[in-house]
Amino acid sequence: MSTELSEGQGLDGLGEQATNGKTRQSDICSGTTGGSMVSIAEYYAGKNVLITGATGFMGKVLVEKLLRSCPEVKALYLLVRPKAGQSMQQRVSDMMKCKLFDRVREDNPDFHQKIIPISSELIQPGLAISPEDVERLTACINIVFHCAATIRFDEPLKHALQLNVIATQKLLSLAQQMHHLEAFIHISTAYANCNRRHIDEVIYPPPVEPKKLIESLEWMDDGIVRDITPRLIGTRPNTYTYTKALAEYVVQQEQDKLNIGIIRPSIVGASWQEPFPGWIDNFNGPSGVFIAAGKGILRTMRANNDAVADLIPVDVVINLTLAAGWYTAVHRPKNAVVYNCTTGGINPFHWGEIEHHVMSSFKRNPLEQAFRRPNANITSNYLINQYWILVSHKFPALIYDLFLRLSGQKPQMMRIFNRLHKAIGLLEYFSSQDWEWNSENMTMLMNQLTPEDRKTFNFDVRQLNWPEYIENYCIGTKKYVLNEDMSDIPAARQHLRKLRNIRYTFNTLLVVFIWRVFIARSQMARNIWYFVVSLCFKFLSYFRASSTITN
Ligand SMILES: CCCCCCCC/C=C\CCCCCCCC(=O)SCCNC(=O)CCNC(=O)[C@H](O)C(C)(C)COP(=O)(O)OP(=O)(O)OC[C@H]1O[C@@H](n2cnc3c(N)ncnc32)[C@H](O)[C@@H]1OP(=O)(O)O
Ligand SMILES: NC(=O)C1=CN([C@@H]2O[C@H](COP(=O)(O)OP(=O)(O)OC[C@H]3O[C@@H](n4cnc5c(N)ncnc54)[C@H](OP(=O)(O)O)[C@@H]3O)[C@@H](O)[C@H]2O)C=CC1
Repeated sequence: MSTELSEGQGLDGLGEQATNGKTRQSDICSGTTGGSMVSIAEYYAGKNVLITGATGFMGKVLVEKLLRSCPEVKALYLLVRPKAGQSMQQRVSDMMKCKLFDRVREDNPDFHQKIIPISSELIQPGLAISPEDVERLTACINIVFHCAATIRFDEPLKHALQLNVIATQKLLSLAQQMHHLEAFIHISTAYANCNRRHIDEVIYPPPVEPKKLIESLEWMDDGIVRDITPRLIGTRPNTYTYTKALAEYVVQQEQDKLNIGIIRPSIVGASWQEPFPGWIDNFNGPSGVFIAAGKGILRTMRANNDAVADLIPVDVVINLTLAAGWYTAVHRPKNAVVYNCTTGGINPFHWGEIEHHVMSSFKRNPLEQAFRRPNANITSNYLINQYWILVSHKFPALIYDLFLRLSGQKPQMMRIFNRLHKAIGLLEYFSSQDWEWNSENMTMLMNQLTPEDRKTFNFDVRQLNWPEYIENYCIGTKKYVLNEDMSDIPAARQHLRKLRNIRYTFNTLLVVFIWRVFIARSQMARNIWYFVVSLCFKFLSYFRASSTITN
C-alpha cells in the first residue's frame, strides 16, 4: 500500500509513517474543520476509482454523482460481470443510457470515456479478473468503493457467504497490492447487527470466526448447509444480515494495512434531491410494498404503526459515502471508521405515517390498471392480519381467478399473492420493531466539510421533509420502476372510479344475496333483522333530534 499523498493535498501533519507501511493521521476526530482542507471534488480530481456493484441500485447513483460532482475524476474502473446473455461492455453502455445519467450527459456528453469496465465475477477465484487487468488496477487505483453484494433475504448461506464475505476478502487482498491506494470504502448495512437493539458505530465481534465457517461449509453439501442455517444465523432473520456482519469483521481485520471506512445505511429508498427527486429502479425493501399497495394488491401487512421507519434516501447514502472516501484518504484514521447512515435518531418517521402518506399519494397519483382501489392497512396483530389476508387478499384473488378461468384465460392472481406473501413475510421482521443507531460519525463527518461541500454532498437528513419525500418516492416508483406515463393519470383515476362502482355493485349484490339466503328464510332471522333496523332508525332519529336542539 502506498504511502504517497496525492499532489496538492496540502495537509500539514498528515502522512505520518506507520510501522506497518500504512500512512496515518493520529487523531481521527481532532480535525481542522473543512476550511483548511482540500475539498471533496478537489480530492477526487485526477483519481482512479474502483467500484464494485456499479450496475446495482446504489452503485449507479455513486457513479453518476462522482461523474457529476467531481468532474475532474480521472477514471472509474467498474468491476462488472456478463449477465443474461449480455457482455459486460453492453451492460455498462446500457447503464450509461439510463435516465439517471441525463444530467451528467448534459454537462459532459463524453462522460463515458471516463468509465472503464473490467470483467469480473466476484465469486470466481481471483475475482476472475485477467492478469493484465490486475496489473492495471494495482498500478493506478487510488480509492475502492465496494458495493457489490447479494441483498436477497432468501439467499442460500453458501452463496451469500461466497459473495458477501469471501469476495470481500479477495477484494481486500487485491487492494493490498494496489500501489497508490488511499482508501477502501465498504458498504455494509445498518441491519448487520440487527440482533442488537442499540447499535454503536463499532464493529461487534462476529457471530462466528469467518475463516472457520468458510472451511466447514466447504465440505458440506447444500442440503446440510440448509439444515444448519437457522442454527448458525441464530437471532438474525436471514443469511444477508448474518453474512454482512461477517464481512464487516473481515474488513476490520485489514485496518492495519488499509485506510478503511464502513458505511452502514438503513433501508435505502428513492433519491431525495439528486440527480432528481424520486429516482428508484427496483422492487427491493419498501419499494415493492409501495407498488403492491398502489396497485391495490396489498391491503394488509404486519408492521408496527409506531415503530420508526428508518428509510434513508439513496443520494444521502452516496453523498456520505463519497465524503467518507475523502475523509478516509485525507485523514487516514488509525482504525476503520464506521458510519451508521440512518434517519431514526435525527429525523424520525414511523411506519404508520408512511402508510398514510403512501396511500394518499397513490390516491392523488394513481398507478395504471390497479387491481383494486389503494387501501392498505398495517397492523401488528397477527390474527387481524391473517383475517384481512383471507378477506382482502385470498378471497378477491379467488374470485378474480374464477373470472379469468371462465373467460378462457390463465388464472394468475393467487400466484401473485403467494409471491407477495413470501416477500412481505421476509420484510416483516424489519417493519415490526425499532432499533436505535448512534450516528455520531455522520455528524462528525458533516462538521469536517466545507460549507460548499455540505451543500454539494448533502447528507443532513434534518432537512428531509418526509411527506414530500414519500410523495416523490411514490411518483418515482410509477415513473421509473413501472415506466408509467404521468399523462395517463386521468385515465388511472377513471379506472379507480370504475373499481369503486364495481365494489358498490358487488356489496349491494352481496347484501341482497345474504338477505335472500339467510334472512328471508327464517322467521327468527327476520325478527332480528327488523329489530336491528328499527334500533338503527331510533338512534338516527335521536341524533337528528338532539342536533336540532343544540343548533
Ligand atoms: C402501504 C405501505 C405501508 C408500509 C409498510 C411497511 C413496509 C416495510 C418494508 C420494508 C422494510 C424492510 C426492509 C429491510 C431492509 C434491510 C436493508 C438492507 O440492508 S438490503 C436491501 C433489502 N433487500 C431486499 O429488499 C431484498 C428482498 N428481496 C428478496 O429477498 C427477493 O426478491 C424475494 C425473496 C422477496 C423474492 O424472491 P423471488 O425469487 O420470488 O423473486 P425475484 O427473483 O427476486 O423477483 C421476481 C420478480 O418480482 C419482482 N419483485 C421482487 N420483489 C418484489 C416485491 N416485493 N413486490 C413486487 N415485485 C417484486 C422482481 O423485480 C422480479 O421481476 P422480473 O421477473 O425481473 O420482472
Ligand atoms: N438497498 C438497500 O436497501 C441497502 C443496501 N445496502 C448495501 O448496499 C450495497 C448495494 O446494494 P444495492 O445497490 O441495493 O444492491 P443491488 O442488488 O442493486 O446491486 C448489487 C450489485 O452487486 C453486483 N453483484 C452481485 N453479485 C455479483 C457477482 N457475483 N459478481 C460481480 N458483481 C456482483 C450486482 O451486479 P449484477 O448487476 O451483475 O447483478 C450489482 O451491481 C450492498 O452492499 C448492500 O448490502 C445496505 C443497506 C440497505
